[in-house]
Amino acid sequence: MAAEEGLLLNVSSLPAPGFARRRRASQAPRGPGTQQRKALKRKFQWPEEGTQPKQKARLSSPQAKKLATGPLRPIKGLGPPKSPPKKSLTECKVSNASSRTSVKTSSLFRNNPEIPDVQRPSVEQVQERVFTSDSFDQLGLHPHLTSTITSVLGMSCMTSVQKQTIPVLMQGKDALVRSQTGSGKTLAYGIPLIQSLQNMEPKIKRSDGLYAVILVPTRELALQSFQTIQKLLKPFTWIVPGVLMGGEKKKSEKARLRKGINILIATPGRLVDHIKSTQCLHFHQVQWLILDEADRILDQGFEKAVTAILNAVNTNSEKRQNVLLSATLTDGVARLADISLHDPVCISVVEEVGGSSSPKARACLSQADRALPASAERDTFAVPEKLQQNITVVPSKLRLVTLAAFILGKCKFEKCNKMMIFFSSCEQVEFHHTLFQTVLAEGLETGGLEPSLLPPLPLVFQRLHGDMKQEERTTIFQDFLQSKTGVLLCTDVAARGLDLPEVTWIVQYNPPASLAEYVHRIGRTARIGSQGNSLLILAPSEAEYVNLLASHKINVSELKMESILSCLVKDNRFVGNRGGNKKFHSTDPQEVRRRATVLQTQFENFVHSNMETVQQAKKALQSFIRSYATYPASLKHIFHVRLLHLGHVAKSFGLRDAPKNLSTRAVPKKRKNQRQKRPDLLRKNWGHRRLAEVLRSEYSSGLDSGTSQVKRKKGPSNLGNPKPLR
Ligand SMILES: Nc1ncnc2c1ncn2[C@@H]1O[C@H](COP(=O)(O)OP(=O)(O)OP(=O)(O)O)[C@@H](O)[C@H]1O
Repeated sequence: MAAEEGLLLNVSSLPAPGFARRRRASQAPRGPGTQQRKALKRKFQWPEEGTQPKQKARLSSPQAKKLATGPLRPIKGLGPPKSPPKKSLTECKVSNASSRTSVKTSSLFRNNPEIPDVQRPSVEQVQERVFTSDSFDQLGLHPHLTSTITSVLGMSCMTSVQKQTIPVLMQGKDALVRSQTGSGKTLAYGIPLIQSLQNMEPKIKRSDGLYAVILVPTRELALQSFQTIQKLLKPFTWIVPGVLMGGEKKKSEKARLRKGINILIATPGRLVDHIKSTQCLHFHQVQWLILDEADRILDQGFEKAVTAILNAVNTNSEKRQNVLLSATLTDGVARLADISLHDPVCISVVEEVGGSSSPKARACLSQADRALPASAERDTFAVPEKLQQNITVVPSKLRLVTLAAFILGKCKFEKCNKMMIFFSSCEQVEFHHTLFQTVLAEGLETGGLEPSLLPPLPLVFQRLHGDMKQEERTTIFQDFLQSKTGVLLCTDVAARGLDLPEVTWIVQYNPPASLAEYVHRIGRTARIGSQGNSLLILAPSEAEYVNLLASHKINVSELKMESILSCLVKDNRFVGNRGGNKKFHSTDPQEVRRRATVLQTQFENFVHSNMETVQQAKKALQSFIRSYATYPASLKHIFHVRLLHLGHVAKSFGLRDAPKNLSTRAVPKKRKNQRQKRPDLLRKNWGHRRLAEVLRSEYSSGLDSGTSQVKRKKGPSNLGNPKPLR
């Protein structure tokens, strides 16, 4: 309950910014995060602070000059300390040459909490071998299927998970499959599925209806899996695949179902919609039920939909193979395995490493918990060997400029980087997209670099989240899929299963709510044995997260904020009034600070240039705080809304002060009643935790969970507890 109380805290009861400086150590409050609060008391010291004379910085680009003319009055709110702080030596007066208006920006580098020394316990990371030396020839597949795999898909050797899973599924068994991200799980179920369906006598007809149902948690993943199945089916034209993923008119989906689909890839909510309203949809032929990203399907609030689907399928189909797959098998999957798998084989590729246990898939002892790897094994996650994971610790005020500098450093001043940045809400994605697109992407300058060192394409920002129209989502997804560079700002809607080639960097601007999500997010890079990098941005009060990662055998290196910021010295747009021709060393800390301040000023000027952008920033800030309030209780000692310095956080949204009336509630009042009904599969341990997941990922608005819209029909219903299998 203590955690809940924290969520209901009204902003007015929060100490004003600067409280940490004024309070004596002996008065430190008890409760969550006392250590972190202590950390807030210590000032962040930049090397040589105070040695630089006061300077005026003039915005150089016409864009920036235009932005500097925005309203100058700060939004009054909680932010400012009672007595104005002493002028910092790093304060900048940014002048607009035409209007002679000057905007004073508060110091970015003063009054920050100290960045703690991050202790990174070295742990031996769990690793899985990606490839085997075995070819697909030896599986005894239809020759056309083998040649499709080699010639259409261009693959020769099986991956470990394919080598273990395909024979098991070809024997007709159920399976629970865990292997690291990007290890080829789609083909691990896709190949045996097609092998079995093409072999059926009499030959499958389109009009027979469904033979296989594949459930996935997001629309983009549905599309991607559909495309893979389509490729495998090239020689077997009589088998028809189809996808139902929402966002499309139900009428046209119904028409496609009426014409006949043999392999259906669907998101659970949309499928339930059709179970309830599409007469021609029946399951009596269904021989395969595959749940990809099985743990996510539950987490995401689809449990009721999955129950309904299981009931519909169980009632009608007599004999069926069932497969659950994920890179992370969490506790929730135990119950799902219990009700959906029959005498399954457990496949966990991680067992191959070290040779301590048998590389073969093992028979699961029976159902539920016993169908899963042992608890200790579940608590550790395998991440791709060539994935270099980093963290950086950045005070709240400096987050925005640090993220911007990181993007510029990698995507403007280095060649061929493709980056995904994860945020915890749609509003934040929208806000940062507008901001970066305006301030960072426009008016690209060479930064004094040789043309050969410049990226081949201009810096392009795209966005993907659940509040977007499906058409736009699909276009962006396809664009980003095909592009060689670019920056995709997204929510967790893009965290699972998506196979986006050549992504070189994953940035987590907001830390995820669970380690499973951390693993899936970073798993969008370093796929199928390739190289990749990730960066997790933490506040000083969140540095303990590194220990949490270590306790789950996840190893990270630290990148220093100073070194990330130093690339700003290469960018002449942030030179201020010093003139663009002078060469600076990236190691000059004063110059780096000055440039960071100019960049922050440009952000603030853009945000304050009109009411619409101010509102967008406020909305984004509010959604950030709301999602922050929904971290699970087990992480509240690291992520507690009371540890946030709202004035500083507001600055990271380009706001000059924290707005009034910010709510630190996890749920807006209106929505509170909507979460009364408890899901069927996970009655225990659900409530607040699930809500937290849903809020943080903003799936609720974008994905067709369908569960909240499903109205029970009177009379016999399929939505009750699942019936026993077979
Ligand atoms: N045997 C193989 N040889 C070469 N490439 C392969 C092989 N099998 C799969 N791939 C490729 O590896 C990539 C990752 O595959 P896939 O998306 O199925 O991984 P996954 O394990 O499902 O990942 P995630 O856990 O993130 O969903 C795809 O581009 C796929 O085409």
